[in-house]
Amino acid sequence: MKVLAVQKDLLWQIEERRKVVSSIKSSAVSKEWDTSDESDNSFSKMDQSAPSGGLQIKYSSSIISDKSTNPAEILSVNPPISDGRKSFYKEKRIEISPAENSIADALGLSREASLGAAQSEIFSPTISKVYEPCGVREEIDQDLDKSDGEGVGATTVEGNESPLAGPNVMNVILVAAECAPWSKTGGLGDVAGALPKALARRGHRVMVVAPRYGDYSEPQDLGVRKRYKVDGQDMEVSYYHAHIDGVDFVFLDIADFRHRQNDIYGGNRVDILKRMVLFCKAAVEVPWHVPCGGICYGDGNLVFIANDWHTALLPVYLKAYYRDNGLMIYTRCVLVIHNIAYQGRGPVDDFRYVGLPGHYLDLFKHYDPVGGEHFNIISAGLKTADRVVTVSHGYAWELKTTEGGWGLNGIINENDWKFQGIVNGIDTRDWNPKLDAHLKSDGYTNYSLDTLQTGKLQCKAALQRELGLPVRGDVPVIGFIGRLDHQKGVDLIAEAIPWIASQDVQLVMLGTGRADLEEVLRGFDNQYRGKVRGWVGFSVKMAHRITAGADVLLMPSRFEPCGLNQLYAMAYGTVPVVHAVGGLRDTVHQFDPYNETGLGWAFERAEAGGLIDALRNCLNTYWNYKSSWEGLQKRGMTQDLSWDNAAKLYEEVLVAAKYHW
Ligand SMILES: Nc1ncnc2c1ncn2[C@@H]1O[C@H](COP(=O)(O)OP(=O)(O)O[C@H]2O[C@H](CO)[C@@H](O)[C@H](O)[C@H]2O)[C@@H](O)[C@H]1O
Repeated sequence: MKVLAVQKDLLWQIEERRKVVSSIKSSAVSKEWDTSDESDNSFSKMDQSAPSGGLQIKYSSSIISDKSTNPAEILSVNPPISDGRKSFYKEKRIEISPAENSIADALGLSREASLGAAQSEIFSPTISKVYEPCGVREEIDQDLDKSDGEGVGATTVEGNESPLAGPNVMNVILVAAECAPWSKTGGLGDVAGALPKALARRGHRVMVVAPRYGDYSEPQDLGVRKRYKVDGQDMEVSYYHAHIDGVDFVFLDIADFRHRQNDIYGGNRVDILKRMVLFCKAAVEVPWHVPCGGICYGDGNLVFIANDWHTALLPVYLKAYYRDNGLMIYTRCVLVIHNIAYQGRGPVDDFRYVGLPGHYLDLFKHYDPVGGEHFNIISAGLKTADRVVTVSHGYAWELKTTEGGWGLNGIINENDWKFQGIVNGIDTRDWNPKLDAHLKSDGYTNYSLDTLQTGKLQCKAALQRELGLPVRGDVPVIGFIGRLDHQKGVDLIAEAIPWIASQDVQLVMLGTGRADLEEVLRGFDNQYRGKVRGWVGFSVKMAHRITAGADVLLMPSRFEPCGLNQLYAMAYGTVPVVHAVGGLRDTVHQFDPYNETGLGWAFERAEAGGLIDALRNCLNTYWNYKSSWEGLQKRGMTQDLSWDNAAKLYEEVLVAAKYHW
């Protein structure tokens, strides 16, 4: 009953939000920030005043003309103000803090009406807690004329009248250290580029926040500047924005991230930790500071999606800086684990870099037999996130075991109530043999199920030519694409290579990573010339071309949270041979020759023998059972692998997080 009542109330709030926005758009409301106290905005001042009680945060802001009719000016929300807020208000002026916005949003009131509520008991008891603010000082030189209005209310406000998400439409901000096509080292980049679009298609207002590593062509400087303190140093952040495929892509431009395109996770442990601290501090405030299409997201009806340890500080900051102080109380954070092997570990002393009071240390302190007592960011993220998702059911199960949990199985089991697996989808526009931009030149061709046999043969010939392999249609081409590390099982291929090379096959491997494994690839290239091609490098174009031109994709991963390459392969009629683990077990169902079912071959143990057996059966089918082979290809290609299914499941998680108190 209580849940129904809350849901009804929220439906009403959404309707009210629509009304508020449209009434604001049609009438100019005068708002002005009092900037008389700008000199008080330095971080040191705030620090000094904090112990006296109250959230001692004062921000300067641009003065907005009374005559303004620009919705960006009117709705641009601002950071929290102090508990002495009354002195900020002047007659006929309306100042709105994010907390007050939340209250307005939640109560379905106009911003003006919310002020009363904000100052009443809803707000006061919590704001009296003291906390060091995250934001330091803001210098807005915002050229509001730059706002082009694109995306304004495209989904939640007044765009699609009947979004797929129905009454559950939300503001969603996915935060990730990489986002394809702008930045990508692996599958996380693909997910950050594609899941948000699928959520937007369901009617949510969706933003992606990622670092700006290079000079990207589409995103424009919004003119917003903020400063955040990390390890005692003031760091400036500026914000670039592009609205693409219904999603607001916001890139944070920060000196330490620039030109790291090819070295996203590079530098020493402390360097990368400090970069991620800054990124998360800034990201959590993006909904207040960054007007997308003229309107900030605000913090009501908002869910963040954080990804992996790099952004696992986001739910921690949301709690420590805001929710524990009665701010952003309607904002939620879902943490997605793409790979638990990377945790953000360090000595306990690393805690000093995250800028939190001592009583939050326990969130980070973790003990496991390998590291002893240490500082662990993902552990803090797991504890503070409202919901935790991982990228397949198989991996969700594995994470709860001693073998698969990498020391965090205890915490995951304790938080089982908020934990679940959702299998990744694929971007069916980027990874579609019919549309693939990388198959339009150099002899490659686009193809579909109808033209599979001729199209794939042509791509295979083009691939063989491009890689200097004998051009032969009858020889099966086996592909491997991936980061070269222990996870991906390159050592198993190395063990099996004498057998592989003894067969009438060609093997094409593309990857970068561990220097010793790069050497292994180069070694294959030299030793099995004309048969094996080991390409050391990161090439999206080559990855697409191998996926199209190969007959078989090999993924002997020792562990694989989901795996995208096997999904791409199946969409291209390329048959996967995988180690049955994590997401590979979920997505590659074993071929059954008696019933002509299944999608590929999955071997049970991460051993060269298992790999060879699976590959032997696969090649036998390729050579001797053409119609079975075509059946495998067809079943792979006709699956619905799109993000749409996964997005619906994510939406359920977001809704569960939203209603959880
Ligand atoms: N040398 C190279 N050149 C060009 N492209 C290359 C490349 N090496 C890898 N890629 C590309 O990077 C992506 C790799 O994605 P995966 O999901 O297979 O692995 P990853 O381990 O990075 O991701 C983690 O996150 C994802 C997303 O959740 C999970 O699927 C996965 O199991 C988990 O380990 C693919 O798009 C692939 O084509």
